[in-house]
This record gives sequence, structure tokens and C-alpha cells, in this order.
Amino acid sequence: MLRSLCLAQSLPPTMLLSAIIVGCIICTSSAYSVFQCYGAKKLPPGPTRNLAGKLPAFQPWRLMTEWNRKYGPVILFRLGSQRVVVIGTMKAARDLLEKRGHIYSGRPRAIIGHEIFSPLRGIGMSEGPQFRKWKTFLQAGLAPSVIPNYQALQSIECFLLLNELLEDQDPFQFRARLRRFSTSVIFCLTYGRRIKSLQEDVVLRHNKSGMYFASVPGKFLVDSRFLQWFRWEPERHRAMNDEFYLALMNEVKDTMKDGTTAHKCMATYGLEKQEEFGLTDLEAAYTLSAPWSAGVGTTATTIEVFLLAMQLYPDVMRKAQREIDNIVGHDRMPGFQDAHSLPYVQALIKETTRWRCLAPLGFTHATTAEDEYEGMYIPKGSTVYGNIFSMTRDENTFPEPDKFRPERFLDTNDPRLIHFTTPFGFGRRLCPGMQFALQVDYIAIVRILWAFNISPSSNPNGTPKLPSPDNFLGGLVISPAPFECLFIPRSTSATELILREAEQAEIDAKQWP
Ligand code: HEM
Repeated sequence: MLRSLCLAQSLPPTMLLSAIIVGCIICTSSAYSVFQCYGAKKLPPGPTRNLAGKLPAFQPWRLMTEWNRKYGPVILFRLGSQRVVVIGTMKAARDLLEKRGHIYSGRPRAIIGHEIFSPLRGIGMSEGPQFRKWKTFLQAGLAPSVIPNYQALQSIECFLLLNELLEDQDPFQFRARLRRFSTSVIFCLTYGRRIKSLQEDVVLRHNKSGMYFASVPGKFLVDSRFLQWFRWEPERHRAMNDEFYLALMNEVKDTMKDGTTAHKCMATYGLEKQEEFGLTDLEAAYTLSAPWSAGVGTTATTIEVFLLAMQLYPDVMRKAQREIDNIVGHDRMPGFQDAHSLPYVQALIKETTRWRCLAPLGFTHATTAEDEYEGMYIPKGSTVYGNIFSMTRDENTFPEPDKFRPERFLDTNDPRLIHFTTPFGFGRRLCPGMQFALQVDYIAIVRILWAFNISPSSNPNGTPKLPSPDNFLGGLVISPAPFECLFIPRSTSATELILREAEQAEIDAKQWP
């Protein structure tokens, strides 16, 4: 050191300056490479090669789960320039997505799908003031204190559903029945009016918009501003949606103005406080479209998964039926008031949401700031998946995870199983419709169990035609491939009660427009 100082003093000033500059450059670049190396070391583990175009399009969560088991609960890989973090355990999800929700509640940027086509849909918004306005409006009609107000209509729709299942001869028909049921309860939740047929214009228009929305990711080669000569197409669809959602909301507004609102619903709860919440008409109209987009398919598919499981696990069905028979008896059908007296049925519903979770990777989150977790550096702007599939198949928490076993939710003191919310996402982005969905699915499931033996149809040689437990379709939200299901009334008195209740339900339903 001393020698180098002496040497420096003997150099001419220009050479000394050059030496200092060169030294600085060397120091900065080596510090940078040390930092890079440090940063690289600290990134979560995972497959190192860039996986752009190499990730399987079909059920990518299976491979991601393998990686979570191999590399650890938090892994990272690259898709082109994108860093993708996958969280594979309930603990890491709680630590990051829940406890550090202020960092992990963004959504990845989607120029076509969100910014151009549907910037007012909260589901694509990152956490921030606009998102919070959206959420407040939404929650006004979905708060736990408000949810019981929707039970009357749900009970009526459920009696009508049972009657339809009783009458159907076609073993595939139940899917459409469930779909109409869930569409109607969601439409009543949102706008206070029923859907009597899936052929109604309002349903067809909504489905058309949904189909376009689903086609957007991947529809355009690059989600980039440079190639936005094609924005006319999403913009045209957006204009149609603006008009459609405004018209639906304005119908409710008109009834509020002239005092003819038949039943309170999300629209009335939200619009009563529209000014306080600070939403424009268009923002409010888009907020009201959320349950339809996110709730109809998920609610109906949960019942389908239940029917699939009952065909494969008839012992579970019989055990649930015994519980219902003991508590409710045969002279009346179970109702919402029985929910707390039916722990096995409640466990069966939780197991349905675990056994085949409908959104195996949840919806994509994104980090809005850099973070560090257990010594790993997580960059700002990372795409983050909560790998629900991996969490709900963790052998430590769910031994023999492929088996449908409601008991796992009964014989436990684990608070994560007592309040089991994993299939509904995480933290600030936890599904706001969870309580509503569970209420609807409870009434349908408990009454189907009371009324029918759920049975597979038969092959020509008389053997049962059991559906596959693994044949599921879809992208990030999945549903079982079409399967057959028979609804065999448990007794003649059950048939009679279904018919009587349906007759009364037809009359009661007239109170709803
Ligand atoms: C069994 C049925 C359902 C399941 C399994 C389900 C599951 C989910 C999941 C996994 C998410 C993503 C959470 C996250 O990003 O971490 C989500 C979000 C959402 N769900 Fe549900 N959901 C169901 C029913 C419903 C219903 C009935 C509604 C409306 C009444 C609804 C409305 C929403 C909305 C608006 C979001 C977006 C929340 C946000 O972006 O912050 N869902 N749901």
C-alpha cells in the first residue's frame, strides 16, 4: 500500500488522473460483477435455463410442483425477460403473499388484456387506490353480514334445480342445470334478477364477451405498444362491454330512483354509497361485472367436482347422508340453518375444494417492490404464482393427497385446515366471493345428498361407467371433462318432497323479476 502511494506520487498528474479513472472503472465493474454474482447467488433456486416457449401448456402446475419439491418452497425461473417466482408451500404463501401483502399483491402488466381491453376490471389491477375503490364497492355487497340476505333466492333456485335433476333423462344434462342455477344466483346477487334460461339474450351477450376475453392472452404475438395497430379490435369489444355493463347497472339505478327495487343486491348496496366510494358510473358498472366473470363457472364446477367424487367414493356419500338423516330427518329438506350441525358435510365441501382445486396456480400476482426471504432476493416486477396445486398436495399436511377424505378436516387442530381458504387465493387478493360461493355450494350439495344417490351410469355389460378422477380441461381455471351422472331419488317420500318444494318455489320465485 505504502509502495503504491509512493509510486503514485512519482507519476505525472495526467497519468495519475488516468490511473485513478481506470482504477475507478475497474473497482466499479468488479463491484458490479460481485453484486451480480451475489444477486445471482441470492435468487431463489430453480431451473436455470430460460424456459420461454418450453413450459408445458397443459397443466404446467404439475411440473412446477415437481420443482417446488426438488428445489424448495420458493423457486424462480425465467420466461424470456420475465422472472417467475413460484411459491409451493402454505407457509411460504402465508409469509409472502399474506404477511407481506403490500409487496405481493400486484398483477403482471397486460397491455392488451387489461390496459386496452378492460382497464376497469379490478381483477387485472395492481394493488393501489383504484384497486381499493373497486374492492370497497365490491365488498359492500359481499360482506359476511350481507351474504345471508341472498339465502332466500338461493333456496328457491336450489329447489328448482333438484326438480330439474329429478326429471332429466339425459345423464349429461346436469351440467347445464348447474350452470343455469349458478348463473341465476350470481345474477340475482349482482343485479337482483333471475336468469330462467341460459338462452336469454343477456347471458348470450355476456358469454360472447367472456369468450373474447379468454381468447386475448396469446391472441396477439407481442403484448407490446410497438404493435398496437391492432388495438381497434379490443377497443371495439371494450366499447360494447361499456354499453352492456352500463345498461345492466342503469336498470337497477332506475328501480332505485322510482322505489321499485324488489330485492337488495350488490348493485343497490354499492350504488347507495357510490359517491362516498368515489366511483364513476363506468367504474361501478365494471365492478358489478366481476361476480359474473369470476363466480358463475367456479361455483357450478365445484358442484361438478363434488358429483365426480361421490361417484368414486360412495362410502363418503353414505356417511354424509347418514349425518344429514340423523340431524334433519326425512320429513323436511336441510336448509341454511342446519349448516353448523353438519360438520361432516362441511368437511366434505372443504375436501371438494382441496381435492381438485379449480385454479391450481391461483391468479397471477406480481411484486411491486424488491424483497428478501430466507436469504433469497426476490426482484421487483416478478410474476408470482401461489402454487395451490402443490400446497393442497403436500403430504405433510394432507397425507395421501389423491384420496378424497373429508375426515382430514375433522381430526385436526391445525388452524389452516379449520379455516381452509387456500383454494381461494391469498392475502389482499383472496377471492372476495369465497363466503358467497361456499354458501351457494353448501345448499346445493347438502340438498342433493339428502335427495339423491349420486351414481355412475352403466356400460352395456352392466358394469359402472366410472368417470376418470384426472380428466380435467381448461387453462388456469379447470373443470372436469364431461361425464355422466345419475340422480336416483333416495325414497318415494324424497321424490314427493322435491315435487312439492319445486311447486312452491315456482310461486316464490315470482317475487324476483
Ligand atoms: C368455489 C368457487 C370459487 C373459487 C374456487 C374461487 C377462487 C378464486 C381464486 C383462486 C382467486 C385468485 C385469488 C388470488 O389472486 O390470490 C379468485 C379471485 C376472485 N374471485 Fe373467486 N372463486 C370462487 C368463486 C367466486 C365468486 C362466487 C365470486 C363472486 C361473487 C368470485 C369473485 C372473485 C373476484 C372478483 C376475484 C378477483 C380478486 C382480486 O383480483 O383481488 N369468486 N377467486
